[in-house]
Amino acid sequence: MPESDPKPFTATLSNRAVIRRLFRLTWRYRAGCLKVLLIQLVLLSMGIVGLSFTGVGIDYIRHKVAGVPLSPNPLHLAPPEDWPWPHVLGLLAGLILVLALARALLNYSYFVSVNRLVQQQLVVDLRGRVYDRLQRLSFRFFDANTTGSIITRVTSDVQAVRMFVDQVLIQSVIMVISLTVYVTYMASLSPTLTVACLATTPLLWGISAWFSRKIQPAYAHNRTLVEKMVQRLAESVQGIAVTKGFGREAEDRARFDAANQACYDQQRGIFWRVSLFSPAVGFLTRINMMVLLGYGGWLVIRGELPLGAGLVVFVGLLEQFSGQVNNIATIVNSVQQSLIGARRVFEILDAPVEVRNAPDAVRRPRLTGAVNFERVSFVYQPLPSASGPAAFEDEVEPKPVLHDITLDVQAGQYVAILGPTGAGKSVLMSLIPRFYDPTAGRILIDGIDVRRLHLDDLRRNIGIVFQESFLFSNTVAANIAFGHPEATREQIERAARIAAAHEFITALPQGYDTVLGESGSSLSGGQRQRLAIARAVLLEPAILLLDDPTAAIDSQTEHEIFTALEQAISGRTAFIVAHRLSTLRRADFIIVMEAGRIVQRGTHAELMRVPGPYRRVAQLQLVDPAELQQLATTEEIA
Ligand SMILES: Nc1ncnc2c1ncn2[C@@H]1O[C@H](COP(=O)(O)OP(=O)(O)OP(=O)(O)O)[C@@H](O)[C@H]1O
Repeated sequence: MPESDPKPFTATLSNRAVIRRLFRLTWRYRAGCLKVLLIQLVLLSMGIVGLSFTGVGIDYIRHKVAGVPLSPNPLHLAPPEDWPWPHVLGLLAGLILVLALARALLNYSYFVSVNRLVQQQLVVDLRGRVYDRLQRLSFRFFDANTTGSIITRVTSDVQAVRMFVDQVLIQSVIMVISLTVYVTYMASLSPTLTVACLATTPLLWGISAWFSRKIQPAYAHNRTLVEKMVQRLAESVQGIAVTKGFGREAEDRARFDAANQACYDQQRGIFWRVSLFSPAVGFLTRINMMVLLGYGGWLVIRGELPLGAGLVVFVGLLEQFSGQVNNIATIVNSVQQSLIGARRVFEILDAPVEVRNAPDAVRRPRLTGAVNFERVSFVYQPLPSASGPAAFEDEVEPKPVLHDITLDVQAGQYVAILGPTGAGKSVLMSLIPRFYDPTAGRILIDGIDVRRLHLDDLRRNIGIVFQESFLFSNTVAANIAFGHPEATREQIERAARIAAAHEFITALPQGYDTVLGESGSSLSGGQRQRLAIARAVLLEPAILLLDDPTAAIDSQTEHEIFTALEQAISGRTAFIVAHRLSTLRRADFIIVMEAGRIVQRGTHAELMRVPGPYRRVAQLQLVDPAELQQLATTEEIA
């Protein structure tokens, strides 16, 4: 059986689990990581060699000026005694310059390599995976998560994962290698001085670990606030017409400002904490310098440490060491941000694909379109949203929206569905293409449970026109061919003619190649619906689902659309949610729904003969005096 049980969205991952996943993810890019680490290693060695040259130079000058004997250094660099001093100093200066140039080039190569690794490979791959997952997630996921939350996950949270790779992992490895090399080199110069200088380091580690734990909740809260702000923005862009129409720009602006301000205030709190932490770490590392000058100077004066290759090199190494330790503050900050972001990305990657193919899915490229509902019930079982219970938070027990529906529709029949708002008409239709799976009972097409049919075959055999159709910012032709991208221009035109769209399309500036504005904004509601009908018809589907396709358009356009629909429907099984008598009358049979149940079924003539909701609705629309008279007589008899 396919997986259709409602499952929790996904268990919240522990920090340890997120880190494990991040390591696994980084492992995929190990070649790139290794390359940048090697570059850093070479840079590190060059830095140490350059520093040693400086130290040797200073000792050489001291040797020439004050006759202090040259002492050995860990790299065994010793200028030949018989060389004239300008040659020695010139050579040392030249070598330092060459090393500096080589380091500049390598640094450039490091930045290019890191950028290629994270921005061009990791971010693009990961975004692709998240997007791919989103495409396969069920409607329940989208019911439970706001647009803002989804957008921030695909954009900034993916960047947070990148941050883990380049600003945490690579930086940490570089830090550990550098610190080891610096400490080893310092210890080879003077073990006691090394111990004295680094005495404060464990304290620094402790403070960093404590800070890291303290700051994490603030970053988590920050993601939620940013998500809310993006959601506000998305809503206000989508609802701009309503906002302007009702003159509510000021209130809308105020709502956005409040969300924006909340982000700002919270970010400022984080900023202050981080800004205090970094200098505090910096100050503690300066204590090392105090010790170095006091104790190290004393060692030089006592002749136990050379000035250049000893103390000066030590100063340089300690500077580098402190720089790396200071880096801890940045790494700690990045760790927290990246863990929060990564958790949110993994939540999407882990979200169960509830509506999926059964392992033994039946392939039926062409269905005939007989549809049977067998005791179907449906309850919206909300998923907890990934960022907390955004929707349905007040709802204790979800109510069933369809109760025990049994319905047999033969291939080619035209079924009209009538019912008040919220009766469950859309839900009933959405179960056929498996936008949701029934909570109880089953739906069969051509005698096969839809959960056993291959999803590609099922959905290719179903054409859908919603109350308001979504068009993409693409050409008219591409919008019509959305479900069948290989369609020829002839096929597209034929579908457009059936949908009565050909005429207005050819009147557009570039005809079928006219690029539509966002969501088809450059077209009227009626034109958009006709393109949607053409899109559905192009699939040559066995089943057509028309969910009140004229709900959002005027009666003249509605008339044109129904003429188009008549052609589209012929020869197919069609379910249409309709309120107009002219449409209902043409149906092979009509079902009337109320509160998730079918309360009446029959042809127009049959339903007109009995008192009930159908006849009440019909009466309101009847204009034919003869029919009204006939109805009155039936009422009297009843
Ligand atoms: N995503 C959802 N989550 C939870 N409940 C929902 C969701 N969508 C619809 N419902 C509920 O399911 C019930 C049936 O909704 P449905 O959209 O099928 O009604 P309808 O008959 O098509 O109404 P209309 O004519 O207004 O489109 C309603 O009570 C509605 O509140």
